[in-house]
Amino acid sequence: MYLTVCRFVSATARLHAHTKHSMAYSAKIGPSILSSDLSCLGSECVRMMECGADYLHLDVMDGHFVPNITFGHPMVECLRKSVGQDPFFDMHMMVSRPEQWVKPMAAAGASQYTFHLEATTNPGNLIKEIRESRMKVGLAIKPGTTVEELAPWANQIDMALVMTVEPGFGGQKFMDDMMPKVSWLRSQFPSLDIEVDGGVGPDTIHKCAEAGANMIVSGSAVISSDDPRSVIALLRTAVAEAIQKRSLDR
Ligand SMILES: O=C(CO)[C@@H](O)[C@H](O)COP(=O)(O)O
Ligand SMILES: [Fe+2]
Repeated sequence: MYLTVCRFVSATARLHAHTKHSMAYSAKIGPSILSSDLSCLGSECVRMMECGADYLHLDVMDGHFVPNITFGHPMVECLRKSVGQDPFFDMHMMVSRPEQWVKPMAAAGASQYTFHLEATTNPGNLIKEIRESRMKVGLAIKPGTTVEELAPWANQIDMALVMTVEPGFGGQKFMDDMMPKVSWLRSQFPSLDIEVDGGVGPDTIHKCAEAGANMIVSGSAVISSDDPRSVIALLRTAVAEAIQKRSLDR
């Protein structure tokens, strides 16, 4: 009997270790505050964290890489002071010279620096600079960029962001045809954090979850809801269920 129990415990431990190793990622929901009342960004960030957000997705636009302007590192510094040290800031850098803002963003309190592959000629060096500044590394691709272009960097980054709209504005229509990129990345890099951004909400989350995305940016669907807590919970449940299903299918 003792031996049987021991065998069961060690088999369970092996299964757990295997699952943990091969599926290291988890479901995380990061509201994009672009669609909120920009005059109250601090309280909007606090509100999102209180509603169960896992992290905050902060959209930086320079009016050059994308046809819109938002804010830069001085605002991030103020937000960090207002929300405290805990919330994870995923900086979505929609800017033309991403190298320029690595150090200022790190000093302002950014947690992850997500730059666009299209915006740099030397991704390897930029990844190194971000790491030296003690931030995590995110690498984003616009709808027109293939995953094959991102793939050579995938083992050096913490997160791949597959844009599901043309970057620049919140409230756009989700592009279903980006899902094969997510599925391919999930099949090639089973433990990579994969984020989707643009038009993601209760109507589109299942496609993202089934394709293999685990970090979900949602702007207007969360911010403009009367019940953001429920929307965040729904998005997380959809992703968690898909992760569990994938682990059982293996
Ligand atoms: O980066 C962007 C847009 O460029 C996004 O982060 C959007 O701000 C997300 O908003 P919704 O599409 O979810 O409304
Ligand atoms: Fe974004």
